[in-house]
Amino acid sequence: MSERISAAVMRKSLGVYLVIGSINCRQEPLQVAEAALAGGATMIQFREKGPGALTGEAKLRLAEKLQAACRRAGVPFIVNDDVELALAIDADGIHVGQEDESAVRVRERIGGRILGVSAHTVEEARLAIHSGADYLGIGPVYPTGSKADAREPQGPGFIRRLRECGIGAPLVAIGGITAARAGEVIRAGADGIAVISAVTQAADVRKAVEELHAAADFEHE
Ligand SMILES: Cc1ncc(COP(=O)(O)OP(=O)(O)O)c(N)n1
Ligand SMILES: Cc1ncsc1CCOP(=O)(O)O
Ligand SMILES: [Mg+2]
Repeated sequence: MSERISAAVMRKSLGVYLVIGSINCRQEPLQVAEAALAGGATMIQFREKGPGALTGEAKLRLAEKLQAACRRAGVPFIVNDDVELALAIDADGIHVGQEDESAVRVRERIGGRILGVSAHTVEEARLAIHSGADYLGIGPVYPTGSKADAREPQGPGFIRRLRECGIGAPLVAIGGITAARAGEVIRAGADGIAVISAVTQAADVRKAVEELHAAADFEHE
């Protein structure tokens, strides 16, 4: 079983983290992923859920295509929610939320693979880290149209609060993040930005990722 990712490498991988599923895309998901990788996406999560989402063989086939693109680019490929799928294709990691299989159980099942856990309170963040999370997904920070059951947006102030409360773990902000908002979430203490629509709905996907990088301004952190 491989070793756990270091916090330093994890932080770098969170930079511009694309979350993608077939129902979010205006073009073929593989084309979107490849353009995003060309623009510098640092990690990709396969999140195939919602009305009309692929299931079974079709879901597996798309996962394998996206994973192959990530491998070519040397970028980690993460599966959302579906631990069986992540194990079946030997994904680099899995992301689970508070309503999914428990982080403790997922950590037991995935060995040293990357484990991302969503947290909405300081307590959830502490418990996630204690349970073996490699990074925290914090959001929605801003209103989002990409998640039907999203909670109330918490604003970048919540990221600042997590840091003030001593949460030092790698942390990615998600929900309504655009190039105009990327800088403020990084300044609030996030290590990276996770996006769906800012990239999957862009007319020029590669340029959209490049603009997110420029706006986040990681070099100055
Ligand atoms: C990076 C990242 N952060 C948070 C989430 C949300 O996970 P969850 O709360 O389990 O909701 P779903 O995405 O499963 O609908 C995420 N997927 N990625
Ligand atoms: C999966 C998820 N979790 C919290 S908000 C969100 C959706 C983010 O999508 P967008 O970047 O389009 O707001
Ligand atoms: Mg989930």
